[in-house]
Amino acid sequence: MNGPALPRSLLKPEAGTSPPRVLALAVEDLSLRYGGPAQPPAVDAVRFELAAGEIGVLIGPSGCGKTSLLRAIAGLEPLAAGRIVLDGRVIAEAASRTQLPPEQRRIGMVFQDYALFPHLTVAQNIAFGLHGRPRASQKARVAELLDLVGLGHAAERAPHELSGGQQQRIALARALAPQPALLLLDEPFSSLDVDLRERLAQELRGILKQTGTTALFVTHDQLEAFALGDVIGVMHQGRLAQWDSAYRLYHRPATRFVADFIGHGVFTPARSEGGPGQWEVHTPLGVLRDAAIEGVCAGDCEVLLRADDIVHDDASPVKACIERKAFRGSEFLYTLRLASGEQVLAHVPSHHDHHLGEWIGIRAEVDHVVTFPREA
Ligand SMILES: Nc1ncnc2c1ncn2[C@@H]1O[C@H](COP(=O)(O)OP(=O)(O)OP(=O)(O)O)[C@@H](O)[C@H]1O
Repeated sequence: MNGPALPRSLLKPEAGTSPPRVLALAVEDLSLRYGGPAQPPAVDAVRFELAAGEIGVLIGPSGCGKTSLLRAIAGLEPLAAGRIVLDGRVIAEAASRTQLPPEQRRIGMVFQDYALFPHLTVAQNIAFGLHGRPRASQKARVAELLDLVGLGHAAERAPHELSGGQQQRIALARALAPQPALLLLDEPFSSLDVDLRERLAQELRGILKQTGTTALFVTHDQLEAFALGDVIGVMHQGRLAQWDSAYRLYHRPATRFVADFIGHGVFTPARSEGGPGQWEVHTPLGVLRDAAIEGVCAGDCEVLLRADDIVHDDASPVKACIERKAFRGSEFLYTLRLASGEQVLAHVPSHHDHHLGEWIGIRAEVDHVVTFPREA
């Protein structure tokens, strides 16, 4: 299922005093195939939009089509169907065989391997996309970008004299120098260690917001996606399963795949009764209610129970046996088995250090009730 389409030329202003959000990128029913028509498409009827200055992130399991989609937007792969519009200009359209070459799209790219020119200095690398500008203007822009990425002192150094994180900052500065209409980033931090990745993701968001850059970022790391994205697309087998905020992906997943891919949780047999505004979902942990429940699955169904929906409570009449436990610093992730046989997960503060096989009291505290059809 694709995410909701936003209005064509002008996106709705957010509540409050923020200015109107102008549409920058529209990807319309884009499909891409590597083999003949008998082959399944690598990207299948994907549709989403990005407002100017917005950061979109694509996540999904290996082989779901993230890189292929990015390459199609960059102009490195032809479209089998659909259209791409950037700043009001059609840059690719299957029906009319329009395919603007990459260098005419005003799109910057940052890849996993920094792809810096080894024989050029840092400053020359950043100036690479500024050919044709007067020298003084080039120099000023390079200095501005070096400052932006915090590497003003490294202008005359060779790329190999810099650390991985510093090289990736230079690659970012080089891509931003010509002020692209859109910046595409394909797993730019995946070869760096975890601590550095987290820091760079925060830095990157700051830089993109400071420069008002519209960006689309590919990662398989959920935390990186949540830290960076204004809006996140979950891809599955070439399709965009949901295009939404991190909050809604977690609390209102549109499909079972998204529910399973984002966060920890289980699907438990349940039964929905009632009607609009008064649904009651009967579960082995009691009755769940949520006035804002969306797309409820009436009758026999399965309900999503996240690990943070289950609260350890000694006073609760519902007991569960601890089958597994994983220490996560401030909390344990307990895998629990109810007497009725269902398995649930629970995040429990780590000072509640119970033994495997022990029965503990639990209750469900579910703010967002999400149901799916019961699987055979
Ligand atoms: N050049 C190619 N020729 C043929 N098939 C390809 C080519 N590139 C990718 N594919 C196939 O297209 C599908 C999508 O691949 P893609 O690289 O876009 O996925 P991805 O989500 O970026 O994966 P990963 O996270 O592993 O990089 C996969 O089935 C892949 O095998």
